[in-house]
Amino acid sequence: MLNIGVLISGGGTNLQALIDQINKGNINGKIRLIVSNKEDAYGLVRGRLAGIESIYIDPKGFIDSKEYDLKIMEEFKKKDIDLVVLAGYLKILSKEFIKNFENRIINIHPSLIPSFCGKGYYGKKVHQGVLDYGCKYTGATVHFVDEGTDTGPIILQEIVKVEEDDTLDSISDKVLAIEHEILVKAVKLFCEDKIIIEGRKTKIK
Ligand SMILES: Nc1nc2c(c(=O)[nH]1)N[C@@H](CN(C=O)c1ccc(C(=O)N[C@@H](CCC(=O)O)C(=O)O)cc1)CN2
Ligand SMILES: NCC(=O)N[C@@H]1O[C@H](COP(=O)([O-])[O-])[C@@H](O)[C@H]1O
Repeated sequence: MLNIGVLISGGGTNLQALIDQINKGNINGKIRLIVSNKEDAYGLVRGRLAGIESIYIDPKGFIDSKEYDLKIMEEFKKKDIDLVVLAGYLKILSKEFIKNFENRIINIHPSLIPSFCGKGYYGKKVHQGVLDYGCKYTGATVHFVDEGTDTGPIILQEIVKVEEDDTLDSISDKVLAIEHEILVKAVKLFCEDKIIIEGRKTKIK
């Protein structure tokens, strides 16, 4: 059983999807620690309600992102974390963190990468870009995390039709629903060692 560490910044519905599937016995992993960079992240409440150690680490207490990430790495080392899941985490991870958890960091992004991703594209900003562009489809992507932003090997993607009467909120809701599905599926596959990385591509055993 793998030890999972989860990083969050907000409401934590993706975290909740993971908690629920783990509690149902559908994932061969256990969330050992949840860390948020935002004190008011409701995901911390979700973790505590699930009996999972959930902590806020204030970025203002550190001189830069590298030092902040070293603190998170220290906490994850104490829990012998095997897999890091970014579930709505809005800080860009340092190269030190990436090197320490190479090919063991999974992120969920609310678009079909490589569209509407990278610095500045997070949360509803992504869906606003989709609406403004007039896209007929959007979706979500689960990928491994590397030193770039949203540039790591893609694990899973799922599409969502954009209807003419869709709004920012309706698109966000539709995409979030499939985010929960593909994030859970990707973590399950990783815990079963079924993801093969070949350069910047992946294959599922
Ligand atoms: N090294 C990496 N770190 C992170 C990645 C990644 O792919 N490589 N993914 C992000 C998650 N993410 C998209 O999936 C993402 C998060 C945040 C941003 C962004 O532009 N953030 C703003 C600050 C937002 C805030 O603090 O409110 C910024 O950095 O200026 C883009 C993409 C997680 N980390
Ligand atoms: N680029 C990163 C990004 O935009 N992440 C997005 O933040 C939301 C977090 O929701 P949640 O806190 O309810 O899981 C999710 O839509 C996730 O894809």
